[in-house]
Amino acid sequence: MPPVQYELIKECPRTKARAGILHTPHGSFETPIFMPVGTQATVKTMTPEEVRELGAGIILSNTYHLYLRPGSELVRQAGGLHRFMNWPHGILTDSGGYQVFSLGPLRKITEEGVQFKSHIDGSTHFFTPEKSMQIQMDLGADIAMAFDECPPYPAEFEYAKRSLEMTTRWAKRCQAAHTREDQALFGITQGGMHADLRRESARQLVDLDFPGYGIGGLSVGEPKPLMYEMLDVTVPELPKNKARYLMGVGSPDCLLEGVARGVDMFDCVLPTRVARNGLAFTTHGKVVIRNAEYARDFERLDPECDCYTCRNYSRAYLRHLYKAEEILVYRLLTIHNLHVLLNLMRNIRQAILEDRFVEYKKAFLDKYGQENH
Ligand SMILES: CO[C@@H]1O[C@H](CNc2nc3cc4c(=O)[nH]c(N)nc4cc3[nH]2)[C@@H](O)[C@H]1O
Repeated sequence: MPPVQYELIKECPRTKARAGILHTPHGSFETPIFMPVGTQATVKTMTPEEVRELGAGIILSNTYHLYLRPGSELVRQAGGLHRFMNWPHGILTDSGGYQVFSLGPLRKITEEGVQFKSHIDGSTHFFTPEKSMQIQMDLGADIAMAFDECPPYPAEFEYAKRSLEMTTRWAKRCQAAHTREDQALFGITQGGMHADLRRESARQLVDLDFPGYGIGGLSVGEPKPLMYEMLDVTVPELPKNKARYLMGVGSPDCLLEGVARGVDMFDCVLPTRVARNGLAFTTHGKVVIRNAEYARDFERLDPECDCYTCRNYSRAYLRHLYKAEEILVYRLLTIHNLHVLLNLMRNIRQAILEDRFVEYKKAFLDKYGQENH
């Protein structure tokens, strides 16, 4: 019995949206699902109980970061990530592929793997598909991601083609090295912004028969319509009975557009990261709480939100905390932003089940306005 299985519950008759259940060793979770990011084994400023209370089922942590600090061997000795961070629900670890390409300066890529310098102390390290698998098996998440190359944006056709072919060879090496029975290994499709390469990458990975598929190489600075176009050509190549995970996405409008194209799983640092920069997602668009216009605004952050923050505090108070650099504001905005995205996914799923997803999406976006970040 594979450790992670996707169960399709309902398909939308007019779009590719679908509702399902992702069964994992640490619980079964309704999809579409938004996964809060906890890069260094914590969803920043939140206790695990608060994250769970907001409705999160699966959270992310990161191979690159935890390998560098505190070390994956230490986490294994602590009993694995679930125990180490006191989170008994779903965990997914990214493979380090993206981080090494985006965070680690002075990297060198070869067929064998990637040499990079730590962003913490500048020490030199070498990641291979096998090493990424060993680290993720030590960390013990329910879902591990294949070690891939995420090409920079934009990437020439030739570069993207060579890159996806190496990513497929690395995916095979990951499968050979991944021996942990209670952990699923998802492949990651690439192909840059080239439709034919996107189809090719998906087909090559489907031939390797993974239990689920990440859609990589997106949300890397490309215009949103281009990201949606790449989803339009990738998703139809992926099996209906497997989960599709759009990596690094996203803001409310991207979540709706991704669901409409058949995506089941999402993760993004935005809700937690922008909270620390004083930005809140609201039903009427973004509120940048530090702006002077909110100094004497005694209304709640979002008139249509019932989260703890919106029930108890005014915009004026949140702005005061932000200007005073009071730590509480980071927590209050994180609670709100996570609630907005987790609540949005619950509403989306209900709309799919009731055959009104198209109407729900239009109504939400009309009120929210199109994002430009
Ligand atoms: C919209 O937020 C901004 O954009 C980033 C998220 N975008 C993103 N694209 C990704 C692609 C990959 C990939 O191809 N492979 C692997 N293994 N992991 C990935 C992780 C990814 N995350 C945030 O860091 C933030 O800066």
